[in-house]
This record gives sequence, C-alpha cells and structure tokens, in this order.
Amino acid sequence: MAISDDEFPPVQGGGSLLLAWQVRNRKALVVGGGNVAAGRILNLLNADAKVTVITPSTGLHPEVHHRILKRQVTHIDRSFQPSDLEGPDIAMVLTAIDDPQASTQIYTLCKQKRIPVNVADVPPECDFYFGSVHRDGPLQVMVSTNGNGPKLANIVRKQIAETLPTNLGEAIVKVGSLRKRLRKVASACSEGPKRMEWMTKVCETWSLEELCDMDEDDMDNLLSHYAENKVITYKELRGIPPPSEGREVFEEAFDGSFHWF
Ligand SMILES: C[C@@]1(CC(=O)O)C2=NC(=C\c3[nH]c(c(CCC(=O)O)c3CC(=O)O)Cc3[nH]c(c(CC(=O)O)c3CCC(=O)O)/C=C3\N/C(=C\2)[C@@H](CCC(=O)O)[C@]3(C)CC(=O)O)/[C@H]1CCC(=O)O
Ligand SMILES: NC(=O)c1ccc[n+]([C@@H]2O[C@H](COP(=O)([O-])OP(=O)(O)OC[C@H]3O[C@@H](n4cnc5c(N)ncnc54)[C@H](O)[C@@H]3O)[C@@H](O)[C@H]2O)c1
Repeated sequence: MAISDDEFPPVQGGGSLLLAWQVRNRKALVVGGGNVAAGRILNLLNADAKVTVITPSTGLHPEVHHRILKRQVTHIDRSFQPSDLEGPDIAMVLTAIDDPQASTQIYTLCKQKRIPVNVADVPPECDFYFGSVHRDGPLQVMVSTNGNGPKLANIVRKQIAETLPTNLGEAIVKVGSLRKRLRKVASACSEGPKRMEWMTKVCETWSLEELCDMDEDDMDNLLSHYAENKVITYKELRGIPPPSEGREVFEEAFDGSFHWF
C-alpha cells in the first residue's frame, strides 16, 4: 500500500533527544568550583541529586562556597583523580574546569566506565548538552539550539517565559494533586482510559485562573462526578448561574465603553 509523504510527521534529524532525566537521590560529580560549576550544581540540586564537588578550595566561586558551607553538596578539596570515578553508582559527571587536558582525561575515563558526561563548552566531549531553563514550580521549559547559539537559547527562553501566565506553576500544582486524588478514587488499571479522558476534559474545561482557585473541597466535588464521566465547570461548582440569553447577547455586543467620549 502506497503511503503519501505527508501522512506522518517528517523526520528532522540533527536534533537532540530532550528528556527529563530523573536524578533524585542519585550521585552526580561536578569537577570544578568556578562560575560554570555553580550553575551546574544548582541544576543538579534543583533535580534533588546527591552532588559531590571535586575542586581545590582555592579560587572557589562564592556560590559554590555557600553550597559547601550549607552542606548542600559534599566537597572533596583537591583536584580530580581517576579514583573519583570508582564505585558503581555515579549517574553522571559534569566538568567545568579551566584545564582542557584534564577535561579530556576525565571525558575518556567516563567513556571507559560508561558514565554519561558533560564537559562544559566542549561539544565533542558531551554525551548531553545543557539548555536554558525557565522554572515555575513544577514547570520547566528548556530551550536548546543544539550547540548553535547558547546566548540565543538564553534570549529565547526569556522571551518564552514572558508570554507564559504568571500563575501557570500554581495551576500545574493543583492539577497534580487532582490527578493524585483521581488515582485513589479510580485506582484500577482498567480505569486508565476513562481516567485520562476525564483529566483531559478537566484541563480543557477549566481556565488556568480557575485551576489556581481550586481548593480541596472543589476537587472532591469535581471527583464526585467522575463516575458518570462528567466534568462540571468552575461556575457550576461555585453555583454561579449561567448568564440569561438576553444578557449573553448584551455581553457579546458590549465593547467595554459607554460611548460617552
Ligand atoms: C544554555 C547554556 C546552559 C548552561 O550552560 O547552563 C549553555 N551555555 C550557556 C551560556 C553561554 N555559553 C557560551 C556563551 C557565550 C556566548 C555564545 O557563544 O553564545 C554563553 C552566554 C552567556 O554566558 O551568557 C559559550 C559557549 N557555550 C558552548 C561553547 C562551545 C562551542 O560552541 O563550541 C561556547 C564557547 C564558544 C566560543 O568559544 O566562542 C557550548 C555549549 N553551551 C551550552 C549551554 C550547550 C549548547 C546549548 C545550546 O546550543 O542551546 C553546549 C554545546 C555544551 C554545554 O556546555 O552543555 C547557558 C545559558 C543558560 C542561561 O543563562 O540561560
Ligand atoms: N558556559 C559558559 O557560560 C562559560 C563561560 C565561561 C567559561 N566557560 C568554560 O567553562 C569552564 C569553566 O569555566 P569557569 O568560568 O567556571 O572557570 P573558572 O576558572 O572560574 O573555574 C575553574 C575551576 O576549576 C577548578 N579546577 C581546575 N582544574 C581542576 C581539576 N583538575 N580538578 C578539579 N578542579 C579543577 C579551579 O580550581 C576552579 O575552581 C572553562 O573551560 C570555560 O572555557 C563556560
């Protein structure tokens, strides 16, 4: 059977596989203690990784110093040694050092041990690149230019962030807790398709503002209609009467001014 070219999405090679890597409680090594290491450490801590920083105390960036003082990271106060890569549980290695030879050595050792590695600013020595990330609660938006223009990634990320509603993170938190409750109400595997359809309908029916305003009682109320596969609207739930037909016409036609000027 002949399939036309436009029936399925075209393949656009040359990209990266953008994933959300789960490193919670996993060990990550950062080599270096400068400005770039400070950024890498924050990225890892934001993902709840167990971070070990290998770098001499001399010349520490103040932010890295702060993380060490606050015991947010484990500090090994010396230069990198190959034995640092021993042990079965290292999820990744990030290097941010001003020594290209040492970087290449670390990269080669990581390859031998099959540990994923990022050598800051050296694309051929990266199993993965970092991106520019916007964060709002559970929401993360990452921009990658696939090595073409890191500063542009930063600019595009900020531009995207400006277009997002300020309460988006909060709305996502509410949706997260509603989904958890739903899984308690309808826990059976066989409920999967119905659960997903219902949740999709909630997200399409409720505005972000309404989701932000949703409290625990509202969730229980919404969920009480799950069995009949119904999603009641925010206004129904709050007992706000629908506008009468005449009023609706007036509202549609009303342009916000009284034509006094
Ligand atoms: C996004 C961000 C994330 C982060 O690092 O956290 C990031 N670089 C950032 C900033 C930045 N980096 C550089 C500048 C100077 C201006 C400029 O060159 O544009 C600025 C701007 C600044 O400092 O403001 C210099 C630079 N970067 C790389 C090279 C090597 C090369 O290109 O060969 C050179 C030296 C080029 C030279 O010598 O000329 C390489 C990489 N940098 C990446 C990520 C990966 C690709 C990401 C992508 O393509 O989108 C990749 C491949 C590997 C990696 O390091 O993971 C972060 C912004 C975070 C934020 O604030 O939003
Ligand atoms: N992505 C960016 O925005 C960006 C900007 C500037 C530099 N860089 C690159 O990132 C790297 C680090 O930049 P930086 O500004 O953080 O550098 P930096 O000079 O401020 O810090 C380097 C750190 O690495 C430590 N170090 C050096 N050799 C080490 C070793 N063998 N073992 C352990 N620690 C060691 C130093 O003690 C220091 O703490 C450089 O290679 C630089 O080219 C990236």
